[in-house]
Amino acid sequence: MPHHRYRPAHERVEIPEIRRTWPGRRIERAPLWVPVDLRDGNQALAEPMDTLRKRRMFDLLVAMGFKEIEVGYPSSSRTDFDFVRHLATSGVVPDDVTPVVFTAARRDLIEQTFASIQGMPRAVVHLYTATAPVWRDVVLGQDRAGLHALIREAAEHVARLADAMPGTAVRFEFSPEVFNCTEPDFVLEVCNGLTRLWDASPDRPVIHNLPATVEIATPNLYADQIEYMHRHLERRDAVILSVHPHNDRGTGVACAELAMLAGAQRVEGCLFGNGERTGNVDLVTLALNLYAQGVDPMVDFSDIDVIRRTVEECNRLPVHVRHPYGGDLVYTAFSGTHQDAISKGLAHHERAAAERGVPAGEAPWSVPYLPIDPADVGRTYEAVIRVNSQSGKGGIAHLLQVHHGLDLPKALRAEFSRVVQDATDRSGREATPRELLRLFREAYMAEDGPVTPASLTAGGDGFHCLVRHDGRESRGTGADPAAALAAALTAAGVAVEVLWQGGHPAEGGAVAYARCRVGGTPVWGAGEDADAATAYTRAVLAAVNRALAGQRR
Ligand SMILES: CC(=O)SCCNC(=O)CCNC(=O)[C@H](O)C(C)(C)COP(=O)(O)OP(=O)(O)OC[C@H]1O[C@@H](n2cnc3c(N)ncnc32)[C@H](O)[C@@H]1OP(=O)(O)O
Ligand SMILES: CC(C)C(=O)C(=O)O
Repeated sequence: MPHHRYRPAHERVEIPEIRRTWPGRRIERAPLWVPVDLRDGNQALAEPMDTLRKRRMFDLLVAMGFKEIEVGYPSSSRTDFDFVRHLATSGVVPDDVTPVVFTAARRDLIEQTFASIQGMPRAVVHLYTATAPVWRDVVLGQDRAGLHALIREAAEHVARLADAMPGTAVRFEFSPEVFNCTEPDFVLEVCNGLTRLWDASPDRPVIHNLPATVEIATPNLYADQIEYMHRHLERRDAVILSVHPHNDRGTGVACAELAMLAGAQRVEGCLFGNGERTGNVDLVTLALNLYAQGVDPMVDFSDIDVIRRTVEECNRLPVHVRHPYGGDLVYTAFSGTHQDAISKGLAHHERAAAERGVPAGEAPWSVPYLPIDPADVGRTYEAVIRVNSQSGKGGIAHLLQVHHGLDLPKALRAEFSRVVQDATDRSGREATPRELLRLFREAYMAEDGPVTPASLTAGGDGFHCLVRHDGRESRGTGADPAAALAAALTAAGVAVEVLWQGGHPAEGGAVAYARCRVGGTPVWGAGEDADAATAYTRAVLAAVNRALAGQRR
């Protein structure tokens, strides 16, 4: 491939020289998250949202607790304009939520933008212009001075229209689009110019939003660029430093996180990373990454599946099953050692919570392979462990226990996992808990066989058992049911030694397991019955029948 056609980032943009401090910092609080699903996300859809879908998305964002929401590009389409009017006139915007409206630096578009927010109590007007050399030269046909003048003129017009709308508390945002590919001194010159022009103050700060419109570099370079701006922006306490990473290199989340370390206070992105090309940075991942570090994300993800379904319906795009925190499979393990660790971890978590005397949902979380407790985002533990040919005894035993109340003895787990392995290898598919139970019953609880059926009665001198073997009836007596059965089998000419037996109560009765030596071969059997004693005899009988059937084969 002709890799020589592409240039490294440091040849495409000047990276500011700084003594960086961001690598030593930690993120200790959530930034202001600003979802741009209704604008940047929407403009990337094959079928942009209609009013109904926009309203659903808006309501979701409000319900999740976002306080600043970019609601559209009102001059781009009738739908966008009408939706902003709908917000302005319907009273659906809560008092603590500020809508953001987006506009290019063109007089007519700016005017239409202001027309859309008439009557809103508050709004942010977000002005943008691309500032990087390639865009200046190829797209806009402007040199630095020309472009600066164009931006300034647009910003003055924005300020004038805001002054003429006293009923609306307008704040200003500026985005030097493709900031990450723009000379640092030029961005600084433009941004500082606007800070002065808009007369930013701590009680009416301006937002400078510095996008990685198209990612071209490793996230550390973006962090350097952000730290440089953080240190050099004028009236720093009157400026909100915002970032807007895209995901062209698959490092949008890393860019945003390093940018926060470097001084970013506000992050624009989309739920589940919708947006142009590879998407905007994913706010779900960012916020829950903080959550997983013990930091309040300031957004509610307690029912992530409802959020995901709403986003899928509004965008008409699916969320990948592996998507961090929200994908269908992200709390699921198929592989044996992972399942074993999770199963042990969950049991340990329950015990630790009980020892502390707190509910499991309040106890510190440290379950292997699960970065957060699925229950915190509304997921159940049911789908955490799923079985296929990659699975092992721990996971299989876990599913039988959780779904069917079967607590298999340790030694039987290993043997049964080979049965399951055989079946899943042959089918190439997953085995559901119901299928596992069927496999277990078929393998260890076979009712049919050379010995049929056993009757068991208790008398003054112990237990009495009757078996039929090859058409002959034989009886035995013993101190316990299994001993009585063994005696009956011996009488029938079948030598049985019960090596181990155990069991537990189960729904509607009891389940018993027996390890028997039959004709020299150790073999497992299991039985279930409303009556525990009968369950034990059934387990022995099943073991015997398995052994005899095997010998006959
Ligand atoms: C990185 C981002 O996400 S930026 C946002 C991108 N979003 C969108 O484009 C979605 C909505 N856009 C639209 O509906 C339309 O593009 C409109 C209404 C804004 C403009 O439509 P049109 O007037 O038909 O222009 P068109 O779409 O072809 O855009 C190109 C023009 O915009 C100019 N332009 C691009 N960015 C800007 C800017 N920030 N300020 C002013 N003009 C700009 C280009 O130079 C070009 O002008 P030219 O025709 O004189 O060469
Ligand atoms: C103009 C900004 C905010 C943007 O959408 C981008 O750069 O991607």
